[in-house]
Amino acid sequence: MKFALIRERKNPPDRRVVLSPVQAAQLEHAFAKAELLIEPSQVRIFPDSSYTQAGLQVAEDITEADVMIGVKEVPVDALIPGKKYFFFSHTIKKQPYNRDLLCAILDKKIELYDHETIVNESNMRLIGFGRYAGLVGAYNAFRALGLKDNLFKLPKVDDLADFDAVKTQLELIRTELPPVNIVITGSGKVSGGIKEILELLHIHELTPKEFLQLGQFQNNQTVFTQLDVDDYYTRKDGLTPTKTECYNNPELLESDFMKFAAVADILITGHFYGDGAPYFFTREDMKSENFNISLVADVSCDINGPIACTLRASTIADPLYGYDPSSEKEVAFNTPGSIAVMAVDNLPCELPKDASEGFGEMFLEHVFPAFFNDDADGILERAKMTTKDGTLTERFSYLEDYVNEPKTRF
Ligand SMILES: NC(=O)c1ccc[n+]([C@@H]2O[C@H](COP(=O)([O-])OP(=O)(O)OC[C@H]3O[C@@H](n4cnc5c(N)ncnc54)[C@H](O)[C@@H]3O)[C@@H](O)[C@H]2O)c1
Repeated sequence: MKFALIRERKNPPDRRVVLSPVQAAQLEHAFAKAELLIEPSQVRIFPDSSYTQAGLQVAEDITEADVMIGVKEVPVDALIPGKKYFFFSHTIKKQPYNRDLLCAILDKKIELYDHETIVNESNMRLIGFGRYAGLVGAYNAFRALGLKDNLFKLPKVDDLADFDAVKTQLELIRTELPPVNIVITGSGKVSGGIKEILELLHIHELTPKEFLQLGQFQNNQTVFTQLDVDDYYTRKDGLTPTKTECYNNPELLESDFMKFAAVADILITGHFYGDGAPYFFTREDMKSENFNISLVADVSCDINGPIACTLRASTIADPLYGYDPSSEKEVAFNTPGSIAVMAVDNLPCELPKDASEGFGEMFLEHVFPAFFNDDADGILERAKMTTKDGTLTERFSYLEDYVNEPKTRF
């Protein structure tokens, strides 16, 4: 079986890759029948020479490979018909901007395996960059705090070599943190990354109940609490929802977040927001005297949705903006009375080396073995979105109306 690590072609350039040179060499050692080609790249975090030095073949012509492996969407004209492809296609939620891409994949009779669709039997995602989004998002929250209140100046993660350098910077500001109350949301990979940063800063964790009691007295240490779905949602009928209801029955729910917003200074999000679920807080809620949050690092980053001040995604180059609750408009991030917002939607790109290595580990563990054990765990079968006959698989048949909308078809 011949695999190719393809070059990223999207703009802005993405430096991540699915296997580091060391991991690429491991693949060929682990599976005697695996061969790997590396398509050259000027932007990849690991230079072509590092793959050559690891004993791999760097080749401009990769057409002989059966399986093409990348990170971001592949432009339509670079898709080679009849191949298997792995990349993030951003089509499973019927994203309008990638409809033509999925149509082209069907027309070119490509078998698409989206990284997001690689799940175990319980439908839990097995690979992703979430941890790195959490790490960078939480760091960016403290960077914003330092800039907003003139406390300290942290460099951008993008300007640091790797996660070890990030840890060194955090150590420098650890004792300079003011006594702020931090809320984090979610319980998945992103929130795991956020928590790692808070733990590196030795920030004390409280239960949601203990956190709410802070409202009654002056707190003199930096603390955080982690909220899961059943903490920030309640049932309209006053009963406590189960987690399953929170995921599957959004019509039963209403937000219970404002009691936390009254106590928190900083919000760092890592939740998944399900379609039709209540908003955490609205623009009206943000006008309330009880809304105490002055800084939001919205890693979840749903635009004009559950976190009302996230008006747009921001960029690695310019990560911060401000939200003025009275005018409901964007202002400079350090405008007095405004809420500073960090809503970068490609955070893992700021840690390309660590993110690539972490992703590679998961890919080596969960995906490559499936090619050599007849897909014993059903990984490939569940992940496959399109077939070599140009049709959607059963699991993704709900995309039929999306790809058949009248408009361009390749
Ligand atoms: N800003 C960025 O660069 C960036 C990068 C990666 C991920 N993200 C976003 O962060 C969010 C979390 O990602 P993750 O990797 O931690 O996901 P995850 O799958 O690891 O965790 C999601 C959590 O949400 C829960 N959940 C699942 N379905 C839910 C539903 N319908 N309603 C409420 N909760 C539900 C899960 O139990 C889990 O605890 C996602 O919205 C993702 O798009 C942002």
